[in-house]
Amino acid sequence: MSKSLISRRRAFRRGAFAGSHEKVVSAETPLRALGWKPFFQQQLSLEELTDCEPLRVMAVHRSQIEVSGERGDEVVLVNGPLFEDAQEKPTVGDWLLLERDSRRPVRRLERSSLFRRMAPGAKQVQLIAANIDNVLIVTSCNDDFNLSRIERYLALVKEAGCRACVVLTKSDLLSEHDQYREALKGYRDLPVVLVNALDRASVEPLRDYCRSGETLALLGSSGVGKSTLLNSLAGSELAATAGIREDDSKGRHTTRHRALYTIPDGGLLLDSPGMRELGLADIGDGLAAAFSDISELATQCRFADCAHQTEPGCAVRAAMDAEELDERRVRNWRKLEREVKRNSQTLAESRADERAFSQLVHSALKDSRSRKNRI
Ligand SMILES: Nc1nc2c(ncn2[C@@H]2O[C@H](COP(=O)(O)OP(=O)(O)OP(=O)(O)O)[C@@H](O)[C@H]2O)c(=O)[nH]1
Ligand SMILES: [Zn+2]
Repeated sequence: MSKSLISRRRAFRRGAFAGSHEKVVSAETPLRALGWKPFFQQQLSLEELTDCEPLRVMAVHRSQIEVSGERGDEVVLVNGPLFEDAQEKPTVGDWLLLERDSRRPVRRLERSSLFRRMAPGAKQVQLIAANIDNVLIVTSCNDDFNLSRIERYLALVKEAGCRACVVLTKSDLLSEHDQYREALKGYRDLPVVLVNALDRASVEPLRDYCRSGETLALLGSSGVGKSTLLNSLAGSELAATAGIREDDSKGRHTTRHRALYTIPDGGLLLDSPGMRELGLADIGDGLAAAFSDISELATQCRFADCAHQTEPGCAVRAAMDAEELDERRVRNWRKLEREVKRNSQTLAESRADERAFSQLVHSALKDSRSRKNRI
C-alpha cells in the first residue's frame, strides 16, 4: 500500500482545532479556517441559517464520518437517505448541514470541486474528495519529469475544478533549469515554481496555496518530494494520530484512508491513497480544458470525426506540420481521449445495467403486490 503524506510518528489531530488552536481562533473564525467560503454560505436558506450548522467532512470510515465545525470535532453515523446514492453521498471535504439540536445530517451542500476516479478493477466511479481549492502537481527536475504525466494530472485537476500549480522539486541538484521551464512554457495560465523542497525559504512562493482556509491536495509520483515539500511548508513534520478504530467482520482495525489534516498556521491538506492511482473517469470536459489549444484547432478540421492523421483539411495536422503544435502533445491527447472514451462507455453500460436491474426488481415487486391483492 502506498505511503501516506502524513507521518504517524507524532500525535496530530484532525479538525479546526488541531495544531495551533489559539492562532486559528484569533486569526479568523473556525469555520473560515476549515474552508468555509461565500460559495457555501450562499446556499443556505434563512431557515437553515437559524436551524442548522455547517460541518466539514474530515474523514470517511465505513460506518461513521468525522466532521468538524464551529464547536469542534464530532462523529456522524453513516445511515439514512443522505448516504444511499454512491455518487451523492458525502465524501472527504464535503460540507454537511446538521440540525443544531438533534445533530442529524440534513443535507450536503453543493460542491465547489470534486475529484473522482475510475475505481481500480471496478466499473464504477469512486469519489475521492470534494471542495479542494488548490492542487500542486509535483514532479522533480530529473528522470521523473514527464510532460505526458503532467498533462494527465492537469486534465484531472481541470475536471475537478481546482486551481493548479506545477512544482518542480530538486532544483538544487542541477545548475541549469531552462529545459524544464522551456518545456512548460506553452501551458496557458499554469504557474510553475522551482523549489528545493528541503529548504523552507525556497518553498515560500507556494504559501498562498496552503494558507488558512484553503484546501490543498498534492499529485505526483513516489519519491518526487511531496512529503518533504509539505514538511517545509508546515515548518515541522506533519504527523497524524491513527484514525478511528472500527469493528467489522475482520475484527477491529485502524483506517486512515481519505482524510483532511490541518497544516499548522495554514490550511487543510487532503491525504488520500486514492490520489495516487487516478484512473480517468468520464472527464471529457477536463481533458478538453487541459488541451484547449488542440480542442479549438480540432473544431476547424474539415470532418467532424477527424482522427487527425491523414484526413484532408485537418487543422491539427497542419499545425503539427508547421511545427506550431508538438507531436508528442497531440499523441498524448489522443491517448487520453481513448482512455476517457473507453471508461465513459464502461460507466454508461454499468449504469444501464443498474437501471435494468432496478426496473426488474421494481416490476417483480409490483407483480407480487398485485397477486396478493387478487388473493
Ligand atoms: N536534494 C533534494 N532532495 C529532495 C528534494 N525533495 C525531496 N528530496 C528527497 O527525495 C526523497 C523522496 O522525498 P519524499 O518527500 O519522501 O517523496 P514523496 O513524493 O513524498 O514520496 P512518496 O511518499 O513515496 O509518494 C527524500 O530522500 C527527500 O529528502 C529536493 O527538492 N532536493
Ligand atoms: Zn483533424
